[in-house]
Amino acid sequence: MKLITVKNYTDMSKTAADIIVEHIHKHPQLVLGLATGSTPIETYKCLIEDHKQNQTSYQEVSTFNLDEYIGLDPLNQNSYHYYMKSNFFNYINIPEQKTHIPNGEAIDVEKECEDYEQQIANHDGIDLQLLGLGSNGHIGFNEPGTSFKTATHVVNLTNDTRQANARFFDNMEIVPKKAITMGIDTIMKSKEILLLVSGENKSKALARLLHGQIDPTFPASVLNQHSQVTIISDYDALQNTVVPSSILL
Ligand SMILES: N[C@@H]1[C@@H](O)[C@H](O)[C@@H](COP(=O)(O)O)O[C@@H]1O
Repeated sequence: MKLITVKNYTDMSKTAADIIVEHIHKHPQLVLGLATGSTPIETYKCLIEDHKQNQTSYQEVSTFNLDEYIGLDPLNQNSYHYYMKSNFFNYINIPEQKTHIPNGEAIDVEKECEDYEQQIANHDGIDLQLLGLGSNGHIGFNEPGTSFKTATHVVNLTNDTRQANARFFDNMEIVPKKAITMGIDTIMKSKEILLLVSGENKSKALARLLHGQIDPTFPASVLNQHSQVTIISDYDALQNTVVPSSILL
C-alpha cells in the first residue's frame, strides 16, 4: 500500500487526475472504474480541464461505475447516471456505449448484477479503480459485514449511509433504501486501486484502515490485501494518524 499525502482537497484532486491521465496515455484502452459522492467531483473537473487543454482522448477508454441506487430514473438528479453525465461524461469524448453504470431500474435486479459482473469480465477486468471511503468504512456500497467474496449484488443501505447521503436529497424519506454495487471481490480484482480520502470527517475511517485489522466489519480494511493500492489523502484526513512504517511513502 502506498500513501501520497497532500495539503488539501484541491491537491488530492489534481494528483488523482494526473495519475489517471498518465494511465490513459500509457494505455488508451484503459478500463477505468469510477466512483461517485463528493470526494471525486474535483478530480473529474481536473480531468475535464486536462481534456480541454491537452486533448487527452477517452475515445477508447471504457468505464464501469461502482454503484447505483435502486429505483431512481437515470434522469433523476440524485441518480449516479445523472451525476456521471453532469460531472464528467458530458464534457469528454467518451462514447456512451463505453460507459457502464448498473441499471437501478432493471426489472430483474439480480440478473442485472450478474450481467454487470459479466461485462466487467468481458473487458478483462478493471485496470484502475477509483474509490472513495465511506465514514463507516464502506467501499462502493459494500456496508460493514459484507463478505469479502461478494460479486456485484443488491444491498440494503444502512441508516448511517442513507443519512450521510441525505444531503443530496430534499428529505431523508426519499433517500433510496437499496442499491446495486460492485462487490468487494469485484473491486479487489481490479489491477490497481486509487483511494481518495479528504477531510476531517474521514480521519477515523482512514486511521482504522491504516492501523486496523482486516475485518469485514470495516470493508475498506480488505484493501490491505491488495498489492497495488495507492491512497491519496489530505492532511485533514490524516490528522491524529501516525502512519505505520509498513506503508510505503
Ligand atoms: N456509494 C458512495 C461511495 O461510492 C462513496 O465513495 C462514499 C463516500 O462518499 P463521499 O465521497 O460523498 O464522502 O459513499 C457513497 O455512499
